[in-house]
Amino acid sequence: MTDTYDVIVLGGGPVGENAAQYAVANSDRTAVIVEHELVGGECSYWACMPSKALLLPGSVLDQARNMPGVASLVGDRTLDVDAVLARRDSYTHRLDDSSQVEWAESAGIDVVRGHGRLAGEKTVTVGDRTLTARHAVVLATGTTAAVPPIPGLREARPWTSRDSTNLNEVPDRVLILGGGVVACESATWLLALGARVTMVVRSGLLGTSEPFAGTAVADALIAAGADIRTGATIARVDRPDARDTGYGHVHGGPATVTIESDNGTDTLEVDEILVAAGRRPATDDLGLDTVGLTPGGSVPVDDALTAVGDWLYAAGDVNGRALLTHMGKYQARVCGDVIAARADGRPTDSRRHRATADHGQVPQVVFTTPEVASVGPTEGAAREAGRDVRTVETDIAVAGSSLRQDNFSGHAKLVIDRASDTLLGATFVGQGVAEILHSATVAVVGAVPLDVLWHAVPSYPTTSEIWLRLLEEAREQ
Ligand SMILES: Cc1cc2nc3c(=O)[nH]c(=O)nc-3n(C[C@H](O)[C@H](O)[C@H](O)COP(=O)(O)OP(=O)(O)OC[C@H]3O[C@@H](n4cnc5c(N)ncnc54)[C@H](O)[C@@H]3O)c2cc1C
Ligand SMILES: NC(=O)c1ccc[n+]([C@@H]2O[C@H](COP(=O)([O-])OP(=O)(O)OC[C@H]3O[C@@H](n4cnc5c(N)ncnc54)[C@H](O)[C@@H]3O)[C@@H](O)[C@H]2O)c1
Repeated sequence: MTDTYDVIVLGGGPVGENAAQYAVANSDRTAVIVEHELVGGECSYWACMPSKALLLPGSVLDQARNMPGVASLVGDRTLDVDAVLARRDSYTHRLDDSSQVEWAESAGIDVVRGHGRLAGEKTVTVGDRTLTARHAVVLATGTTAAVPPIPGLREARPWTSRDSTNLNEVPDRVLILGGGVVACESATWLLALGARVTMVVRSGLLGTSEPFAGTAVADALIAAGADIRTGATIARVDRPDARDTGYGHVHGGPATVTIESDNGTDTLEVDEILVAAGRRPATDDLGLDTVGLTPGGSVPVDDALTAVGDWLYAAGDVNGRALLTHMGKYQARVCGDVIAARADGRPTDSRRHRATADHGQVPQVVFTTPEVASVGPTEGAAREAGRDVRTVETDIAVAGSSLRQDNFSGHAKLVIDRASDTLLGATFVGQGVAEILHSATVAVVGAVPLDVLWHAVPSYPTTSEIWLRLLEEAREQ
C-alpha cells in the first residue's frame, strides 16, 4: 500500500467522494479518501436520505386525505410506523457503507479508515501512518450538530439530528429547540409518526426564508398538533436519569425543561429533547494550526475552493458557504476540476473553475408539508445587500396545482432586479413545489430577462403555471 497519492481527501461524505472523483477522472492520478466513520457521510446515513425517507410517507398521507376517492379509504388512519422505519433503514443501508466503498474502489480511489489530520504542507497523518500528497489535500470533513451551552442540556444527553433521523422508537413528548430546517422537518415527521411536539423557537420558523414561508409551515405544524413557543429559549434542563441508549432511542427518563419566553417562565416535562440549533464545522482536531489556519471555525476559501497556496482546498459544509449537499457537491466538482487542471498545468480561469453559484444563487428545498422551495436572496436579503428590487407575489391554486389535491394552498414570490429586469430570487410554498424550483434556478443563474421568460410557456395543467401568474403580475406593475 502506497503512502503517496496525487490527491488526499479528508472526509468521505458526498463532497469528499465527488472531489476525489473529479480530481482523478480520465487521468492516471491517484487519490485516497480518509474517513473516520462511514463513507457516504452525514448525508447518506444521518441527514438527507433518512430524513427524506421519513418525510415522504406523511406527505403522501396528507395528499391522500385531500383526494376524494382516496380519502375515504385512508379515513383517520395513521402511518404504519414500523414500515416507515424499515423503508428508512433500506435507504441508509442499515449504516453499512460497503456499497460506497465499492464505488470508490471502482472509481480508482483508495479508502483509508481512521481520523485524518493535517501535519504540515501536503502531509496528513492517520493514526501512525503518514500520507503525502503530490498535488492536493481536500478538506471535506463537514459539520456536527451544535449544542448550545444551556445549563443541564448537554448532561441531559439530548437528541440531535442523528437521533431524529435514525429514530428507533417514537418518544411520546418531544421538545425541539430551534426553528430552522432541521427543526421544521423533524417536527413534521415526528408529528406524523405520532409524537406530541413542542417547539422552542427564538423568533419565527425558517428565519432566513421569506416570512410567508415560515408562517405557512408554522400553521401546518400547529394544525398537525405542534405547540410552537416563539420568542422563547430554554433556560435550563433537569434530567436525573439521562443515559446513553444509542442513536434514536430515548436517552433515559423524562426531562424537566425551563422555558423562558415573552410570556414569562414555564416548565415542561418531556420524554426527549431534540436540539436543532445549527451546525459546527468539524475542524477542531484537523491539524489546521500546522498550516497556519485556526481550528474550530469554517475553513475560508476563494471561489476555486482554495484555502492555502495551490494545494489545500476545502469544500462542502466545512467551508461554511452553503450547508447543502447539492451545493457541496457542486463545489467538489469545481474543486476537482481545479486540482486536475493545476496538476496538468492547464489554465484555471474559466467559469467551470469558479463556484460562482455560492454567491446568492443557492437553491434549497425544505421538505415540510407544505414544501418550501427557494433560490437566491429573499427580498429582505436583496435589499440589505443594496439591490434595487421589485417583487411580485401571489397565492397559487392554478389549474395544475389544484388538481394535485383538494384545498391546495400555496404562495409564490419573485424578487426582480429593477435595472436588468432579471430574476434574483424566487420562493414557492405548497405541495409539490420542490419539482418546479429548478426552473427558477435556471432563470436566476441564466439572468434571463422577464420579457424572455414570458416566452417560456408552462404546460397546462401543471404547477408550473404559477410562472404565468407571476409574470402577469410583473407585467402589470
Ligand atoms: C437532518 C439533516 C437533513 C439534511 N437534509 C438535507 C437535504 O435534504 N438536502 C441537502 O441538500 N442538504 C441536507 N442537509 C445538509 C447535508 O447533510 C450536508 O450539507 C452534507 O452532508 C454536507 O456534505 P459534506 O460531505 O460536506 O459533509 P458530511 O456529509 O458531514 O461528511 C463529512 C465526512 O467527513 C468525515 N470526517 C470528519 N472529520 C474527519 C477526519 N478528521 N478524518 C476522517 N474523516 C472525517 C465524517 O465522518 C463524514 O463522513 C441535511 C442536514 C441535516 C443535519
Ligand atoms: N432540506 C434541506 O435542505 C435541509 C434539511 C436539514 C438541514 N439542512 C441544512 O443543515 C443545516 C443545519 O440545519 P439547522 O436547522 O440545524 O440549522 P439552522 O441554522 O437552519 O437553524 C438553527 C435554528 O436554531 C436556533 N438556535 C440556535 N441557537 C439557539 C439557542 N441557543 N437557543 C434557541 N435557538 C437557537 C436558530 O435561531 C435557528 O432557528 C442548515 O444550513 C440547513 O440548510 C438542509
